[in-house]
Amino acid sequence: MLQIKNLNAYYGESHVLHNLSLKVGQGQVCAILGRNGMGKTTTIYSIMGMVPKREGTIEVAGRNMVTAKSYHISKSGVGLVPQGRRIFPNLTVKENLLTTKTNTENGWKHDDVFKLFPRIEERQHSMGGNLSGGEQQMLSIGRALLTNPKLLLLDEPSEGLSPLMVQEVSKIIRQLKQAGLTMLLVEQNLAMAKEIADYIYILNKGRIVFEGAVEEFNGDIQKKHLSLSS
Ligand SMILES: Nc1ncnc2c1ncn2[C@@H]1O[C@H](COP(=O)(O)OP(=O)(O)OP(=O)(O)O)[C@@H](O)[C@H]1O
Repeated sequence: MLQIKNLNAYYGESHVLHNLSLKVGQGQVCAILGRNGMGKTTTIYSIMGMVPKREGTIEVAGRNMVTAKSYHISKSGVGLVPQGRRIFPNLTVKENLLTTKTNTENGWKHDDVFKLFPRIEERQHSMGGNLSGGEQQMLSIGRALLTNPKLLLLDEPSEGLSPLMVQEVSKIIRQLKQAGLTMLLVEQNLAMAKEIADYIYILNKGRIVFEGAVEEFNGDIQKKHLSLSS
């Protein structure tokens, strides 16, 4: 579904991603782990066409999108649940969902989002800014699903959530996985990533320093690449 080869990404003069290659197979969930500032969000933004300069290949379902505009990338079936959720605080929950036009007959509808998140249905007339972090995350995931993604990118969905809410969001993501959705997940919450992902990539200073099936990930790898002192 997604195949990235030798991706280099730049913000102006700053070269952030270095020959990054990764792939996510159909129905697979891959996680990108790494300490702060290592390039995880830049990877997600590059796939979405939101980094000013990108070189290499980013194939989505066989089409190279490395120079495509975000709008076309989204239309080709890539959905984004952004870091920080980006809910419109002054719109109601329902209005937040209505900002995303559902574009196919058979795809996700607003009612399907309410079925997946009964809590969001209950709060549909509340202002986005009045929702808890967990509710905002559900709304953000729901909004992305309305674009009918073939590939869903999730940037730190657990960020700032209580442990109970992390469990709830994790359960929803696992449900989506069971339903066959292909996902690329950026996470700092290792337990959550291990619970959800089939395959793990670790980024360090814009380079992949480890990749392997989740079963191959162990304490030594964690200590080497993810602990603060490494
Ligand atoms: N808009 C930008 N302009 C210039 N440099 C940027 C920009 N966004 C990120 N960077 C730099 O790119 C590098 C990678 O940042 P990125 O946000 O991708 O890391 P990250 O792994 O997602 O970190 P975090 O976990 O803190 O979100 C950092 O050195 C950061 O300072």
